[in-house]
Order: sequence, then C-alpha cells, then structure tokens
Amino acid sequence: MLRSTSCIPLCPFTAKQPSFLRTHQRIASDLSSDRFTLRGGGGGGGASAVVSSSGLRDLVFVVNPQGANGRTAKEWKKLLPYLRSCLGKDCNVIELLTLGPSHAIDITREAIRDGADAVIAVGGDGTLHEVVNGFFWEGKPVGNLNSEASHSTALGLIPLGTGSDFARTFGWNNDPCEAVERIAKGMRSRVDVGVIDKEGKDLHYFINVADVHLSAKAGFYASKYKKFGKLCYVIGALQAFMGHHNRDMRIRVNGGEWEIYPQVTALCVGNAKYFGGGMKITPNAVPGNGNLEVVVLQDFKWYDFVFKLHKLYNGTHLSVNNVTSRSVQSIEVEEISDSGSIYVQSDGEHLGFLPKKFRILPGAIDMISSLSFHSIATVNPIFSGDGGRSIFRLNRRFEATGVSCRGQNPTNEPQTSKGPEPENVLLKIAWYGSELLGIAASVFRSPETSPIVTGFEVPVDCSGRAVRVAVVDSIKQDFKRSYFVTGNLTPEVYEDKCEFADPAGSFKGLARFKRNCTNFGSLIEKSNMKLMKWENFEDKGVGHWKFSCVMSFPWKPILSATGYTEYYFDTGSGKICRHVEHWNVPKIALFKQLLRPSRGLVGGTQN
Ligand SMILES: Nc1ncnc2c1ncn2[C@@H]1O[C@H](COP(=O)(O)OP(=O)(O)OP(=O)(O)O)[C@@H](O)[C@H]1O
Repeated sequence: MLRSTSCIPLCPFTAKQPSFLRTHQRIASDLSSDRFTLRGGGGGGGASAVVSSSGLRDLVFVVNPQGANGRTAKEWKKLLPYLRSCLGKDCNVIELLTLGPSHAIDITREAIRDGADAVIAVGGDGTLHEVVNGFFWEGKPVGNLNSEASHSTALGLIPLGTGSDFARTFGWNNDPCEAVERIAKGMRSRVDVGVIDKEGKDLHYFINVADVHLSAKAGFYASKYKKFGKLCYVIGALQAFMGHHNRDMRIRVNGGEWEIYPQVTALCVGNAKYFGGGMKITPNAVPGNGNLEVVVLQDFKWYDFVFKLHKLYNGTHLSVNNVTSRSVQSIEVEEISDSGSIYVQSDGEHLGFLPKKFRILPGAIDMISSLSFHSIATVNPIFSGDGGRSIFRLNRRFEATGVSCRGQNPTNEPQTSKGPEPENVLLKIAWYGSELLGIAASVFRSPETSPIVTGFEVPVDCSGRAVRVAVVDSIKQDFKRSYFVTGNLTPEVYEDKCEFADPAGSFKGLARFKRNCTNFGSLIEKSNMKLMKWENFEDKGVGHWKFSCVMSFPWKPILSATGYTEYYFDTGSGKICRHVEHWNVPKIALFKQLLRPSRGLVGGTQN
C-alpha cells in the first residue's frame, strides 16, 4: 500500500529500454518499506512498483524539479501542503521526483503497471511529453499487471513549465491550485495522442504539437536558454534564423499520393493548438476529434515573421498567403534533397531529423480534465460535466469549504483575470526593449531633478521590525507623488533586493525599479495616479489604483488603466520584499493604446 506523501528515493534502471529512451535512466522506487507492494515488471520494464493495495486511489505525481529553470520544484514545495489537504483523505499522494531526462517515462510505466489511478505530470510540456510516452511500450498501451483491475490509469497535469503550451488549449493557466482542484474533481475525457515513426520504427508519442524545420530548430536552441524564462523562445528563434533556408519537401496525407511542397519554412502537426510559448500555430486542432491539424508555412522570409508574428500568436495566420492548413489522420514528410538535416521536434523536445511519419491514435489516453475535449473548438473551454466520470469524491467538499490556496482569502483577495491570456513574446520584447531604450535615453537627459525621498526613519517595534502602519503610510504618500512614473518613493521602507513584478516580467533591486520608473516618466507628458482603495492582509497590503497618462510621442497616445499592487512584507525586517503589479487591462490592449494617436489631455500631475 502506498501511503507515501514524501519523495521516494530512486534506484538505477537496468532493464530493456525502448529506442527513444536516452541515457541517465532511472526507475522509480527503492520501495524498501513494507507499506509498498513490490512487483516484478513485465514487458521489459522490470522493477519495483508504486502501487497501493487499499481502497484509496493512488495518484502518482511525477515532478520535474528542473522544470522552468527550477521554478517547478519551488512551486511544487509550496503546493504540497495544499495538495495533501485536498486529496490526502481520499487518495494516496505519491510524489516522485525525476532524476534526469526520460526518467518520467519509466516512472509512468511502472505506475501504470502497478495500477495507479492516475499519473500526473508536474512541470512543463517536456515532462508531460515524457509521461505520455510512459503510457506506451513497444507500440502498445502499457496495461495494469493485475488483469482483473477494472480501471485504467488516467493522465493528469499540473502545468508548471516555461511554456506549458498544452494547457493553453484548455484555458488552464499555470495556477497549480486550479490544477489540484481539477484533479480533485477527477473528470476524465478521452484524448487523442499523436505518434511519430520512421519507416514503422522508433515509435514516439506526442500530445501537443510536433513540428518540422525552422520552428523545430528554434525549439532546439530555445531549450538551451530556458534560464531566461519565456525569452528563450525569442533567443532560440533568432539563432535558428541564422543560416536558415526554406526547403522543398514532399508530403503524403492519409496514405494518398505524394505532393510536392516547395520552399517549406515550417510544417506543424497539431493535436492541440499552441507551441513556442503561446503561439496558436494550429488553431483548429482539438485533442479529442480524431484528427491532427497540419499547418504549413512556405517561403517565409525573416520580415514575414516580423509583420505576421502577431497573427501566429493569435491564430489568424491561416488567412495569410503561403500558409495552408488541413486536417489529417496521417502525414508522411520527407525532404526532397534528403540532406538529413531538417529538424523535427515533438511537444518542444528535439526528435532528430526528417523523414518522419505522423499519425493520430484517437482517444488513446484517459485524461483528467474538467471539460469535454470535444467541446474545445475555440480558445475558451466550455465546461461540461458529462464528458467523463468522476474518479474522486472531493468535489462537494471543495465547494462547501471554499478551500483557499496559499493562504489567500478567496473572498477578499483581488482577483486576477482567469482563463487564457496567451503570453505575447512581442510584448516581452517591447518590455525589455523599452527598458533598454529608457536607459539609452537617460544618457542624454539632464541629471535627476525630481526630489528623492531620503532620510526617512522607519519606526521599528521591539523586535526591530518596521512598524506596518508606518510602512503602509509611506506607500500612500508615495502614491501622491505618482511614484510609478517619477520613481519618487520612500526607499527606506523597501528591501534593497525587493522583487518587482508586473505582467511582463520581474526583476530584483530597488535601484533598477527607480531607474525604470524615472525613465518611463521621462516619456510622459502628463499623468494622473490615484490610490482608490487599500486592503490589509496578514502578509501583504494591496493598493488598488487608477492610472492615466499622455505619452510624449508625436501621436500623443493616452494610456489609461486600473489595477492593483500587492506589497508583500518581509517577515524579518517588516519592509516590502515583493512589489507585484496587476493591470486590469489586458497587455495587448495596453499595447494598442500605445499605438493609438490622440489629441486628448489628461488632467493631473505634470511631470
Ligand atoms: N531531474 C531532471 N534534471 C534535468 N532535466 C530533467 C529532469 N527531469 C526532467 N528533465 C528534462 O527537463 C526538460 C524540460 O522540462 P519541462 O518541460 O518540465 O520544463 P520546461 O522546459 O521549463 O517547460 P516547457 O516545456 O513547458 O517550456 C525535459 O526535456 C526533461 O527531459
């Protein structure tokens, strides 16, 4: 019986492996405790098991601690107490950390053989991809070794990766608490899986998007820059462009006639819609309709990407010249010159080079979802209770108790917008670009003229902590000085290494924040900032604000938004250690405001 809620140690894997497994493979569980049922592995997997013998459900969480450059491990650690409190009574929560690439495949196989009720990938698309591959062995689905077992193992996902593109198709964001709620509800739906092979050999499965040539090369390079977060996709794309040539290819759809596709830039085979950190590349793909959507970009030049990138992100590129889309059950792709150098990737993981055949396995896996996959025709998921069966009995308890996540008060907490807001790499570039521009512009500006608040003595309590009410009062004063645009804040109430985050990015350091504010302010003619409401919570204060300004560009655009800022207090010093801005206006709308000319004037502070 597995009743483990702690990480299980792992021992080396030595058994026969399928060809796509890479080195460093390990298999789950030194299950020395008699709480665990040990079983010999069949089908060449051989090894110990991760299974219970009680009536409780066994949920195996396969965690990639290296996902999102280590953020997955941190988020997972924070999530565990909540997860246990939600699921612990009805389920065995079995946590298995991967030790390296491909390990998740082995863990998954063993878990399925031992009858786990669900294997849940915790990490990004790469981890999900490996878990999906663990559902198969030598071209067949892995089965429960107990032939009398009545249930099949479901696939689950807690999306905590860099891109987490698969989750976007269903409107799941990277909020792990929502994912836990989904798992607790336990609705299942059949989901299609794509399979890739080369002349019937080297079978490899994908659940999101497989792609060929430029995008695959970009993904290959992007994987080397994950430490830069979502910027890795931009860097990867730039590197892939260097020396890139479009290539003539031949394709065969559903076993029909071979067709020539000249000058292919990229060919994408979608079981779901998004790849590359939010690009809606196969907008008509539905991971439960028994088809794959193939989108081919031909004869694209670098400037086509500059002018059409936004269309690729919002999924409107199918109307662009040289873009074709078709729904297929299988597609074979070969390069005409047969150079052997055309990259292929599946679910963002490098998978060698052409030629390859891609085909669909309809309804191959039972997936834990909160919706019917057949209903995902548009970006917004339609929640449906009839698409699956409930495997857990926690739903009512959730709703009745209103379990809060991370200590947040579900009624008082300002709500960030839910649902999908595709990350826009363009906006990221704009964000970093504007910061660089600001720095460059500041070189030509006269020295700082706005007064800097200094010498404020923060009152402290008997344990040396800054008095909360004084810190809050300083923030309110800073609002009166429009500190967002003047940089004129009370530095004494902030930690020097305070983290500043907004919808586009985050960084640490008060000095950098002040500099960015000042640089931003220098681009503004008039501004008006008002603190509308203040809320106090145990670990933070929340200021709700209204902001408008006229930018000093020749077309005088007006930016206008409401939002709120969370000010987290350091438990030791009592000072602000995190400053998190939330804009109620979607990023893309702000961007549009910036481009819109106006003659308008905004009453308020003259900067
Ligand atoms: N313990 C580990 N150490 C190093 N690499 C690992 C480990 N476990 C898994 N991996 C590899 O990490 C890679 C990336 O993982 P994952 O997809 O979870 O995160 P990500 O790349 O940040 O997210 P996304 O794919 O959504 O952009 C996978 O290719 C996987 O093989």
